Amino acid sequence: MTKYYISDLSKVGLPAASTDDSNHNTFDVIVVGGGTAGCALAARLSEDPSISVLLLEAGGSGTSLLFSRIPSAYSKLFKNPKHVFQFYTEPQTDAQNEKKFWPRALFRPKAKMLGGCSAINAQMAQYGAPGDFDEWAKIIGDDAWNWANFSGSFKKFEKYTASTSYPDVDISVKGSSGPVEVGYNSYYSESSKDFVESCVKKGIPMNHDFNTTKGPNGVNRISMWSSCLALSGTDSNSVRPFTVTYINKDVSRVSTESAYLTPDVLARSNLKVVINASVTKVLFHKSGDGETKAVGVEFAKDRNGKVWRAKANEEVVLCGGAIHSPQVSYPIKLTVNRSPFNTLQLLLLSGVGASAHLKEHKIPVVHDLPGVGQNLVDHPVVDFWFKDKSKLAPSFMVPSGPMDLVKTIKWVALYLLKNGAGILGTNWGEAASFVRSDDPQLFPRDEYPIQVAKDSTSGPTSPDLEIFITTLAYKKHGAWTWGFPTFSIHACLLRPLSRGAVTLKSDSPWEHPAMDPKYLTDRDDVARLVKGGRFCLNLARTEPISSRIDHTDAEGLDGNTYLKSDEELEKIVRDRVQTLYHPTSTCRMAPLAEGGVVDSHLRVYGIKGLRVCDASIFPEIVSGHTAGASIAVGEKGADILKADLRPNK
Ligand SMILES: Cc1cc2nc3c(=O)[nH]c(=O)nc-3n(C[C@H](O)[C@H](O)[C@H](O)COP(=O)(O)OP(=O)(O)OC[C@H]3O[C@@H](n4cnc5c(N)ncnc54)[C@H](O)[C@@H]3O)c2cc1C
Repeated sequence: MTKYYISDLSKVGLPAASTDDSNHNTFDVIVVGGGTAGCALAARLSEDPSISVLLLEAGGSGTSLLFSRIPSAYSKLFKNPKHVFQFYTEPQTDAQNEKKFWPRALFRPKAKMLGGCSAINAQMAQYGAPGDFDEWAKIIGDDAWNWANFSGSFKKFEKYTASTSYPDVDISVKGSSGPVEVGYNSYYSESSKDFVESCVKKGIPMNHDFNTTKGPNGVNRISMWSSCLALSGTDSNSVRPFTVTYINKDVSRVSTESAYLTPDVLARSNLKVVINASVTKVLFHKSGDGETKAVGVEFAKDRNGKVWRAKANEEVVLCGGAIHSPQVSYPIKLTVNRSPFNTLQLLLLSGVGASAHLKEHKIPVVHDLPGVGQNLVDHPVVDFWFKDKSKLAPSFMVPSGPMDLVKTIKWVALYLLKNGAGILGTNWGEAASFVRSDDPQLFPRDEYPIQVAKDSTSGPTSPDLEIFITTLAYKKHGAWTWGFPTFSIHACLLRPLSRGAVTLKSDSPWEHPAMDPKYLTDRDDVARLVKGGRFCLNLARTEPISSRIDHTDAEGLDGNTYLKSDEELEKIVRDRVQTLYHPTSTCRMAPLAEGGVVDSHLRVYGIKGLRVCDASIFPEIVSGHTAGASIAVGEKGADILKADLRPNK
């Protein structure tokens, strides 16, 4: 695929300082960031041959990387700065004041490649709850974003192929002709099967498809939308995984690069996809009547590379993700020249954001927009580790000696030669359940005495906790494991109330911004995670998974942690809390008066020709995994732009 991409920046840009006014660097729309949403947006927009599109991506191709394609191997990329941005959060004062990494040291999963995080994520295709999107529509005051309407964008990207193995999935509600294949991974571990059976025993009803409109199903004793992705029966021979993943028939990851940037799309004369092109600035033009318009961007290969510029006739769309989109918006140059690309005198380093913050970094203010970078929210997760009595856990995948490497090579060969066969086909997060922490059946007061003050869900049928299993227990985001079989059960807080921010550390686009998610600053977040943690521990003592676990309290594992008090559990929560890699909402789609950055057409308030289209626009974080909604935002963004730019088509 790499052959279709442009890596010579002079092919689409002019030197930043040049006074050349030729048009080879002029496009109708410039998309900044070829990630999860960006690839979808650029591909859909360029379906209209009258719209010329330039897509600038900081990294290279994700599909060319074997570790991205093999479902289980993505974490092997985390250490490579060429493919993954290396971020740290600010110290988290409510999480034992530890420096929490986002991604953490030696382990940095914020993708820098085409496909973005869809190229390195765990592929779990659960999109959130219908109530989330009804809440979005209410916040922004536009029904186009409610579930009834926005669900069309999910269906549009989806390609689900019906299978007799999954007769309970209602295929009439699934997309069947979109570019993004969703299906089932080839590998499903024994521990995940046991997890699902134990969830059912605990009272979580089965849910054969997380992504439908239906609310609590059947005799469901819990009030939630998505209950448990589960098995078709309790007989383990009939167990089937129900975790839908972004996967194709060859058991290869489906990213938005592989799905949308196909050879026929890349052959379009009105689409240019450029790799290794980091946008360093958005360029603005201020007209005589005081209107500020985005008119182009500057970009470079790296910090020391030559700086180029391209012109946008109509729109610049930021798709850099929830960390980079606000960062790119901050340090922008304002051209006050009336013909910006004739003499292009970039007179003022300027910015869009809170004026006080911009002034702190001596960045003159283009537009005072206090919401930029604010409202950072992420899903915090706490892991519980168990020793698996079986010999099945794939500990060799975090090699501790030559024998492990030999095993890995054997499995890679099997995967490559036998159509994705074997354990490398696991996406790690094979099974999950979604629950409400206020469900009295699942969380009876005598077992779960800790008090939660506020309902943070998006509606009565939406969950606030996810309980999921990974086939291997690990620390350091997968870089370390015990030298014997293990697995983890995790409690993830789906609707945190704590809010943080992305702010600048300097005016340099090459310096990472400060990310402060402020984990656990809201007391309810701690209480919910204590409840979720205790649920994980109780689940671990429920058959059949209980029999799989060595319950001695050895080697820092959690076989006996259920004996701990809530106070002790709270300490564990604060010690272990980590990111589930779902930052959102830093350029929120919300009314200006409520800290919004974009309106319902994704237009940045107060600036013409500048939009944002990625997970940063989520008005609130979804109660689930964030890739699906990011792709759907890309789809919807394209529909909106096409209609706004070519209203008569
Ligand atoms: C390890 C991991 C596991 C995850 N697991 C799941 C999961 O199982 N299921 C799920 O639904 N979600 C999962 N997620 C979350 C999900 O993948 C993300 O929320 C989603 O992909 C974000 O999409 P985005 O378009 O907002 O940003 P991204 O996909 O991050 O795209 C941003 C793109 O912009 C580029 N870029 C940034 N700055 C610039 C610049 N200045 N110039 C040019 N290009 C730039 C980046 O290189 C990147 O390609 C996971 C994420 C990670 C990291």
